[in-house]
Amino acid sequence: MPVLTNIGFLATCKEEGGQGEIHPIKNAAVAWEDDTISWVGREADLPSQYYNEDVFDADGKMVVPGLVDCHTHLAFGGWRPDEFAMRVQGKSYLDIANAGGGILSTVKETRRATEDELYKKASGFLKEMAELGVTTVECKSGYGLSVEDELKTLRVYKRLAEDQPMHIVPTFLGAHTIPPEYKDDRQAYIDLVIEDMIPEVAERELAEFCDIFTEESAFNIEESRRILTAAKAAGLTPKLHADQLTSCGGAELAAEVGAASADHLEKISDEGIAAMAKAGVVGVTLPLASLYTQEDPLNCRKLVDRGVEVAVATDFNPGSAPSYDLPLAMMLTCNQGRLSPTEVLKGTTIYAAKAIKRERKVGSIEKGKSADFAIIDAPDPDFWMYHYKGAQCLRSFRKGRKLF
Ligand SMILES: N=CN[C@@H](CCC(=O)O)C(=O)O
Ligand SMILES: [Zn+2]
Repeated sequence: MPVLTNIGFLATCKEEGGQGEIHPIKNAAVAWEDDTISWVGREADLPSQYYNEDVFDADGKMVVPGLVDCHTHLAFGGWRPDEFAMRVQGKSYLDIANAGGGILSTVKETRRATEDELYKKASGFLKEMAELGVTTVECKSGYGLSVEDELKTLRVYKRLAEDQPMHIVPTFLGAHTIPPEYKDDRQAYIDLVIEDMIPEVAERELAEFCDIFTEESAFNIEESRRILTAAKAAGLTPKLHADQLTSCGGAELAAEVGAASADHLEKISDEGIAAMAKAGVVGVTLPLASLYTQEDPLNCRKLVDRGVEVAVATDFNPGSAPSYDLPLAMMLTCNQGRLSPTEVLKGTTIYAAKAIKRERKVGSIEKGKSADFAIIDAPDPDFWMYHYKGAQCLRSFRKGRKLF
């Protein structure tokens, strides 16, 4: 039975205790059988049966649960560096979208790409994410926006889940924006999402969640409510891109429909915070997106102090967040979101797992959970996020096997 010993600081990240309580154990060991954790505690208490030849040495470093990136748009065609250059010179994300760029330019490239091309590109990203300590990735569609191209993207995620050494959680995002061929008949596109896409996705079991971009410039509250209600009836759990650019009631809707999470939230209202806290909707902060769109970052402190559990993710996509560096998003959440490093760590482990309904399987180091961990070259979370640098993950395990 494999065992990881000589752990200087083990952040177990059990769920109870609130945002900042990571339940650490010093001088710890973790053992597992097959893909499941079987023992966690102080190394001095390790039962003798675990002293065998299958021993990994953490060299006195910190060990954390395999990180969970609970919001990405992993599979897409092309890139948009030209828009980045325009934004830093003063053009807004919305101006660029209104001029036909933004999401729609990636839709064009994604439709053009074959399933194999998308698969190959996305699997390259996953390899590099693994090197950062990430072991679970939520992946959205949303750059196909036709039945065929949405299914193509979701099939890529299905293949990645089967072939890649990473937990993959697929989300359908057909309501990302209105595609060009429906620009004069948005109602017809909404009907297509509800009557064709959602039933196909649900029947083929290609996604567990249905996300939507709720924004006046994308889908308004009434449209979002209709789509998410239909998705829920088909067995998909709602998620929302909410209150990113304007305060339009997205967080309140997330609470109303029982969403697993509401993400972005830079412009959330006080009523929205209260509604999410009451309904137990996880708030997902995406600091890379605020940074790259030159928007004010979300004040996560306000959410946590009012009882919302906050997760942290990259939002990796070719437009608003072209980086999958989750530790970078963590450091930004400390500096700009005003959370402490331990609060942030909880946000990329057990709370991130909650945002994708995987909290029973991943996100903490506890008996019965998937044996997913990362060895980090730091003595504790404070030092890790304070002395941010590349290559801090020394090794990672997923389902008890070396991932990186
Ligand atoms: N806000 C909507 N969707 C993405 C951006 C997608 C894109 O710009 O391509 C986001 O989460 O930021
Ligand atoms: Zn997103």
